[in-house]
Amino acid sequence: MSQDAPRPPWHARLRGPGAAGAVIVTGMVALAVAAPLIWGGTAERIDAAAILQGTSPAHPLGTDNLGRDLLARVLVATRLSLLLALAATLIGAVAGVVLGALPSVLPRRAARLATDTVNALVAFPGLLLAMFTAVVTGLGARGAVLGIGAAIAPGFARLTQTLAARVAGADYVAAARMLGVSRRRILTRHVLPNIAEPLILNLAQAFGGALLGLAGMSFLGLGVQPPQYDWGRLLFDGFPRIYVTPEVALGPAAAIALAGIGFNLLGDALARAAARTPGTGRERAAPPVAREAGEPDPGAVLEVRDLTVTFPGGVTPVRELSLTIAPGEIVGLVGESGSGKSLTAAAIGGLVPYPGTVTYGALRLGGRDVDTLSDRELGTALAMVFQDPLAALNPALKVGGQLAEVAVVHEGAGRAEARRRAVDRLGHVHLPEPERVAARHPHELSGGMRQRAVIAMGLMGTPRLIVADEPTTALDVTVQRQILRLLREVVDETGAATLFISHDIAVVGELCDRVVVMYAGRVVEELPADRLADAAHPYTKALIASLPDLDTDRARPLAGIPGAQPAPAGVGLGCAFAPRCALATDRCETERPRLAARGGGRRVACWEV
Ligand SMILES: Nc1ncnc2c1ncn2[C@@H]1O[C@H](COP(=O)(O)OP(=O)(O)OP(=O)(O)O)[C@@H](O)[C@H]1O
Repeated sequence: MSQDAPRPPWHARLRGPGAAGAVIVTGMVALAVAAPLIWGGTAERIDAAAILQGTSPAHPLGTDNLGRDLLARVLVATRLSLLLALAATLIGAVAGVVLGALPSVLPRRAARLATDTVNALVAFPGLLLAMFTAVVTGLGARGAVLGIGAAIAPGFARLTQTLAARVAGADYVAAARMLGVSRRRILTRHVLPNIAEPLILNLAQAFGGALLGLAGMSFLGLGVQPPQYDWGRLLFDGFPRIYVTPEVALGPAAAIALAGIGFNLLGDALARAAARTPGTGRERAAPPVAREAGEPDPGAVLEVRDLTVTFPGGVTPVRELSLTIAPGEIVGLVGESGSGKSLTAAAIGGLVPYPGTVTYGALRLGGRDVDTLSDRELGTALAMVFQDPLAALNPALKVGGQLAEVAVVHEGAGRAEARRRAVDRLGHVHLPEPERVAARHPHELSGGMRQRAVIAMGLMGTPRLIVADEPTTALDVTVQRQILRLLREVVDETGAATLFISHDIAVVGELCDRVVVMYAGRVVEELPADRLADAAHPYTKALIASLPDLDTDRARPLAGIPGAQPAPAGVGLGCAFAPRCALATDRCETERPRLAARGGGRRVACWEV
């Protein structure tokens, strides 16, 4: 599996303007620390003999109305200017992140209100918002800081919303949702740590903006009041003399401009260097709707009847699908790409992406309608294993911590006990040195080790159903076989019912007890895996025929199935396979065959066989 190359350290990524920004910022910080200690006395010394002077060797930037040296005052003001900007930035960032994160934890209506509020605030001019807040909260440094914080917050809120929405679609967040982890915990443990980097980088840019904003407020007389002084206040005091002794205003103006440029350059460079943040795939899941009651099947762990998944525009990728899985049984769901296998799995786990809708006659786990199961019950009873184990694990957390979370969330286990169990489960899936694996991050493990870790995560609860969606597709052949063996072992041990999704009928035939063949959203054949040679449906036969065997002439192209599967919106009235079927008759074109029992546990939907 390919992995991202390790990133160079920060300092190596800062070149040109970014490096200049870093130098300016470092200088400013050093000045903020040292200047009041070195020039504090000079800045406060009143000299009646040197009132309102211009440039002179003793006072390069002149003096103020009490004869105090303005160069010393500009240098000393660095500390207050930076501290106020820091306070405003932190207030704005914290308020913004909280506001931006709210839609992820609030119920749907309240979340919409929070989003609308952010949208309205972002559209409001920042300086007006700052001045309004400053006037309401009182003139002075405090009011100015709150005002600038208020002006910064909407930008952070919007950034948080955008980043959180992207991470919310990741497989590991879907997996956490499946495990019944609360929305608040998903936010703090899975979403925020993974969006922290761009948020922190944005702080540097926001800081530059806050510095300029505060200087502007002080310059307008809304900010720092005497005897305190920041650069904005010095500019305010020097401005009336700009035509007589311009240096008294230019000194603080230059300091403001230099600091603003420095922080913005640095923030810009850091943000660009970090722009390689990986994206994510899935969208937020919509809750299943329009559910009806049906007859229970007490023996089955999973019972699905007439499951249909629809997207707007008449797109129906899964159509009236029914299947049952008994305890300890592995059922393989097989079909070409786009036949609806993954959406079937997603519908069972309540993970169909918005705006998809799910309807069914029955969807029962352990004899109970999934609708009546709490998130926690569903989380412990159902383990999902995804195709890409790297996407299924939170990159910011250590493997052991992620596994332990399951025990903490579901059983209220203590940290130490949860960790012990996590190490135990990692050993259970034959990971060597499980303690060391537990202490590693997902990117430090190989693809096969990660998939074992994901299976171990499923074993932290007591899974009654395992849904494995192409769990070996991303792995090389040797590792594939190991993972398949492990799955069989886990099923034999736990007695969990397993839905194994694959496009590879050979793998399915080897691992599974029963095979369900899907075509264009429907089941076309179902049969015991050891009777694959007796498959009746022309599509199943074609799938088997397209497999290479020992006698296959490797120099010739594979016996592929001619034609293409119809798109989910383009399935007609008749048999969807008819256009590709050598046996098709007029009846196949106009009338859809229903699944009919053929004895020996076989069901086939075909008029001609
Ligand atoms: N969010 C969506 N909106 C609209 N159509 C979708 C969406 N997700 C999937 N589909 C459609 O549903 C069909 C079935 O998708 P699904 O992912 O279930 O197929 P699959 O059999 O698992 O294929 P693969 O092996 O490639 O994953 C596809 O044709 C796809 O275009």
